[in-house]
Amino acid sequence: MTPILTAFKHSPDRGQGLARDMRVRWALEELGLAYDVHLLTFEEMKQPAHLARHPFGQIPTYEDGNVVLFESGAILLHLAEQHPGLLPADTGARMRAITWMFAALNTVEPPIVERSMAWVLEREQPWYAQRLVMLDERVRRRLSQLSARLGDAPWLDGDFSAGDLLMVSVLLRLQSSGIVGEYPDLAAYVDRATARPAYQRAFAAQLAVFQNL
Ligand SMILES: N[C@@H](CCC(=O)N[C@@H](CSCc1ccc([N+](=O)[O-])cc1)C(=O)NCC(=O)O)C(=O)O
Repeated sequence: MTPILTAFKHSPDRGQGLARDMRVRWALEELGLAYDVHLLTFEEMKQPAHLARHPFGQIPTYEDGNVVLFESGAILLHLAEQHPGLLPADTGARMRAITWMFAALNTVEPPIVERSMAWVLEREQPWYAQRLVMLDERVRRRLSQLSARLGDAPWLDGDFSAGDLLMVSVLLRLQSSGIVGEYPDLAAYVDRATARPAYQRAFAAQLAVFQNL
């Protein structure tokens, strides 16, 4: 039975890779796994059928036989545990890669999402410009710390892992801000990851959804 990934039928970015099904598509492509996509409208995401998959009525979800998962990080961990290629076999290295998955989602992503949502929801407010200064400072603090750790290494800890996949997915949310470009080693890191054939295939597959509709 082919696994099923849920994704947006209509996405604000029209398939530019920001919706979080992208990171699951990328992982599936890195692992060479086939998958089907079930596209949902915003309305369908809030219906009982989908709420049974995802208590918060969001995408992505991942169904494979009797496994029905939500949370992109959990889906990636499941895939990486089930198939070799995104987590090292060595116990210590494996836990360090999983640590970077958590760091991407719990430490680096929050200020980036807060900055992104402020633009969507607050940019008309009189105090937005002042708030943006603080939001940018929080993002730059995390990126400078990440940059200091990465240095000129190709990946965060040894070979490319699910930790890098999630970290780059998080950094891509900053694409339109230009902030990643202020850290040349992070910009090179993102370019290195998005040059991977698996990323290119995943991006093309998500974009195709919005070219055919
Ligand atoms: N923590 C969850 C978060 C899932 C999530 O945020 N899903 C979003 C889509 S990805 C977030 C997203 C959507 C669109 C863009 N974009 O730029 O177009 C960027 C990011 C969603 O379903 N939103 C609808 C809702 O909450 O009702 C995970 O990692 O899976």
